[in-house]
Amino acid sequence: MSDILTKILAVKAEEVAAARAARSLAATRAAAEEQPAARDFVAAIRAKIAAGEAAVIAEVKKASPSKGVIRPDFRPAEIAASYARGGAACLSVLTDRQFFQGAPEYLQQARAACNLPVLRKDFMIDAYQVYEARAMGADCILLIVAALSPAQMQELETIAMELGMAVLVESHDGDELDQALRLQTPLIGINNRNLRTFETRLETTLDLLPRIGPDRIPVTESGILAPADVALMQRHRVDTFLVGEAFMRAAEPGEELRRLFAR
Ligand SMILES: O=C(O)c1ccccc1NCC(=O)[C@H](O)[C@H](O)COP(=O)(O)O
Repeated sequence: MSDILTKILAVKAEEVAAARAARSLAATRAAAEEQPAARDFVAAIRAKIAAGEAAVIAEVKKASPSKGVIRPDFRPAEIAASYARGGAACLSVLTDRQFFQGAPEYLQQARAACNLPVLRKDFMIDAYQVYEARAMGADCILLIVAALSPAQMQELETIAMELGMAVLVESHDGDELDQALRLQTPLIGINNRNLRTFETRLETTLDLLPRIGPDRIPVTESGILAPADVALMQRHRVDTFLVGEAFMRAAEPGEELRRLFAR
């Protein structure tokens, strides 16, 4: 039986084909190029780090394959405003419908409710989705090394940069990290969750960290649930965090952000 990442990528290929049939690449590209300028995702992270604070990419996520429904009462605009009050640097909004119960509209609602730059959290496999991301207002895209060839990653990063978007490249082991570091983006994500088995180990970040040079920004992703997890990362000079579940289970996600990252 195939693993969840393989299943997700198969569905993405079907979705892209359907989306292209509904709106051409040329029309989607035009819509992307007509958007007002993207918000500066990297600058928002650097500003937090320069101020001596954790840079938190706060996720807006209703459900996930590993946890099922996490937040039944899901209101993206209210969550985004709460995150902004709580001191988030940026947002990450799931737009995948089938596996995460996300939607492009959720990204638009969240972005309209605050001034924070927003990552489109989805599984990018095709240039079409990069134009689509900018057309829906995204300021950053995610590139998952396990989902892409080196040539595809280069192509999608180039398009994102041409559209003024940032790129978060995500790896899970040393081989993937080597590929991630071939991109230009400073944002080097290390996912503590194995997307094929769901096993989550914070040691993944600590193991790969020494290979990331000072010109890049390591982003620890997944499984940050308690102040002790934050302290562990900060002792190893990891300043940038992508956090979803811990916030989504709290009544007031921004207050939980403040609690988790209180010094
Ligand atoms: O979370 C999952 O179950 C999952 C399954 C397959 C692919 C991706 C998946 N999650 C995406 C993420 O990486 C997380 O949403 C993100 O890093 C936040 O993690 P957490 O703080 O543990 O919610």
